[in-house]
Amino acid sequence: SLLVLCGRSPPLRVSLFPRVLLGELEAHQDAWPFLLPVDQRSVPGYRKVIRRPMDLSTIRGRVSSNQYPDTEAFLSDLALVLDNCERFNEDRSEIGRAGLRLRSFLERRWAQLLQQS
Ligand SMILES: CO[C@H](O)CCc1ccc(O)cc1
Repeated sequence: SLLVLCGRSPPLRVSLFPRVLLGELEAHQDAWPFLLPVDQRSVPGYRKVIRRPMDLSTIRGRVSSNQYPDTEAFLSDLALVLDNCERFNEDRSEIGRAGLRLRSFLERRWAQLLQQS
């Protein structure tokens, strides 16, 4: 139908932006607290306080198996990682500061990628 003809999937390079961004986040020096799921048995209170745990390896698995229906769902999981961090950690703690720096990088880098679209 005409609607199908009007529907536009993003150009290939734009659809690769999440993979580009995720790769850079995984390699970032401030990513170390977020690379793997928090071990909830070894962190008192985590399971009770953080209702929706998320981490970069889980996001990588979802990207690799095309589980994100759109870019917004991908960005929402990234935001969840950093929102959980701010909720559980003092801003001035090692992990709290790493989370704030990684969020700053993420926001600046994503804006840069969008300028290339
Ligand atoms: C992304 O890291 C989580 O916020 C857990 C932070 C944490 C883990 C163990 C501790 O002793 C303190 C904080």
